[in-house]
Amino acid sequence: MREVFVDRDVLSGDDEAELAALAARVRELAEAMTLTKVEPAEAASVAAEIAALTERLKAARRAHPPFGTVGESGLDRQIANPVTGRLNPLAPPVDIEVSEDGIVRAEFTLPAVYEGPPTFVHGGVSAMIMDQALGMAAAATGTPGMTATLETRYRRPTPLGVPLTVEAKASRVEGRKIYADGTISGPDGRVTVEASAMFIAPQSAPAAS
Ligand SMILES: CCCCCCCCCCCC(=O)SCCNC(=O)CCNC(=O)[C@H](O)C(C)(C)COP(=O)(O)OP(=O)(O)OC[C@H]1O[C@@H](n2cnc3c(N)ncnc32)[C@H](O)[C@@H]1OP(=O)(O)O
Repeated sequence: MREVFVDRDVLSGDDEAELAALAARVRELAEAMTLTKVEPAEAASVAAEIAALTERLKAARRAHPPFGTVGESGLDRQIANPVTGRLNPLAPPVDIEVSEDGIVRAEFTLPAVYEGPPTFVHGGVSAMIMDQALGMAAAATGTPGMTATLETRYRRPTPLGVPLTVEAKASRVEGRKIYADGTISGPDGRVTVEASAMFIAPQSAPAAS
């Protein structure tokens, strides 16, 4: 476990900002690609240009995704995380805040690349966002852990393209086990997804930096 958290480049604020801007453009590219109606020849031409751009990025390659500098919460270092990572084009990203009382909350909107049933969010995407929010709620107790169980209850479809809210809070800590519950709700406040998870703190705690 420990080695997961070491030997990472830690980016300066300026480097992180430039790469976050690049990731935002790639995110826009993915959305445009998913919805494009261009002719096959144009698609092939664009694919060749993108392949060339990919080679430019691969010219300087890290062994692992980098971390950001530690913020006030101490939980926002994984800037390439697939849920919250501004440097990860696959992340929406969801900008999660942790309050002093341990409540984790974010407002976010999911575009068409996350579609499962037509016009609705894929259930696996909802589970991924819940896993992250619940994990951060667990970590806010002071004992971060690995997800051991994650139960999702899909109460109604989660709509794409409208503001959603995720909330989570740890309910109890029993030794190495941390339990947390949370929800995703739509703009009308109605809960679409409920989730409960149990995290297990590793035998040797993750390094702090
Ligand atoms: C720093 C910034 C962070 C910032 C916060 C970041 C939030 C990130 C959120 C995302 C987190 C993830 O997705 S993590 C990725 C997904 N999860 C994983 O890949 C986990 C894979 N599994 C494992 O690595 C392992 O199985 C662990 C660590 C979960 C547990 O292994 P272990 O540590 O050896 O556990 P072990 O001693 O055998 O058991 C301890 C107790 O837990 C129970 N137990 C063990 N596993 C399970 C299980 N899956 N389900 C139920 N119960 C279990 C045992 O029965 C025992 O109960 P008793 O006899 O004591 O009663």
